[in-house]
Amino acid sequence: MRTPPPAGGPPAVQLDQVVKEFRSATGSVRAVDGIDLTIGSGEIVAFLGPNGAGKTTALDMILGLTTPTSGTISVHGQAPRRAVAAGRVSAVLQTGGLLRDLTVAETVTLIASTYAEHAGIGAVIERAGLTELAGRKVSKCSGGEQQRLRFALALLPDPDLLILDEPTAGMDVTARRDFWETMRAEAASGRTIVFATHYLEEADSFAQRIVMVAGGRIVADGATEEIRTRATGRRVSVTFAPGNRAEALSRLEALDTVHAITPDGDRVHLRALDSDAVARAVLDLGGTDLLVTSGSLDDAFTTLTQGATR
Ligand SMILES: Nc1ncnc2c1ncn2[C@@H]1O[C@H](COP(=O)(O)OP(=O)(O)OP(=O)(O)O)[C@@H](O)[C@H]1O
Repeated sequence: MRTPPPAGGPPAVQLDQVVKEFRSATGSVRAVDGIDLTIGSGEIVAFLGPNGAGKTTALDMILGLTTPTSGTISVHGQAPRRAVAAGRVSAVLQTGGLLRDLTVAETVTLIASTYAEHAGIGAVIERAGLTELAGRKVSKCSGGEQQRLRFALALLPDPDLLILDEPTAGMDVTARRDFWETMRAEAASGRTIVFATHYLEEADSFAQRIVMVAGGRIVADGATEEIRTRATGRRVSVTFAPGNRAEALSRLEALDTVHAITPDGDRVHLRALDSDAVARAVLDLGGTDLLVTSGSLDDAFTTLTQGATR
């Protein structure tokens, strides 16, 4: 079992007022537009956002692949490039970096030789679920298997922080599930994991925290459940007997916290920010079979990213 960084040390990732502008002949693009973010050691954080939101640019800056136009970034208290050089952070990026004629084991051995110290080659291959494919040429590996190989390479320096940019792009459902199983084990050993994804369900089932990005800005940041609730409110469903239904509906309409009422046969569905207040009101009004749920992450995503265009 690896030793996680000591508690009370600097955060795994810290961004202060980070801006990244790309200039081209046709003008300039603010890919990242003033991001403040702190990620603690051992957190599993999803960067979720539509195409062009600025996710890759932000991750590239955390990895020291590009520098901010303004603002500062530190990784475990160090400048990103120093943290990468010290093996404290590594990445699984979307593309590139593999030589097609080498086998899986040869690739891991070659990259291991570039580190002064590295994790065991066999152990890394096993953790990435590649033991049976160790002798296979990279050119014969599927897209998902190549992603696993990139993941094995990322584990070589035994990093405290793993950055994954859409790591399961191109994988089928089974490969994706297997990949996240492996990542769960890595997270359980105390690594911080930050990943970018378009898949809401991936963020939902794997991340403890979602940082929703749109138009280069953070539009929401919190526990998955909290974001869902903040963006969509709670859904309250209740049954009213026909005799008191009309009266109940008009009383509920008068409540400030209720922002939508949809009658549906015997049931009434309400959307509200303060579901406790609504629950008390509907029970006072003789409602039965009360059900309180939060909206879907899909709804939250749409609500939060709408209008946040560059
Ligand atoms: N090197 C570059 N030169 C010019 N513009 C760039 C460059 N890299 C990114 N951009 C622009 O910056 C914005 C953010 O891009 P980025 O790749 O960070 O978004 P993303 O959220 O990762 O998107 P996707 O989900 O499609 O990968 C986009 O408008 C993109 O066109």
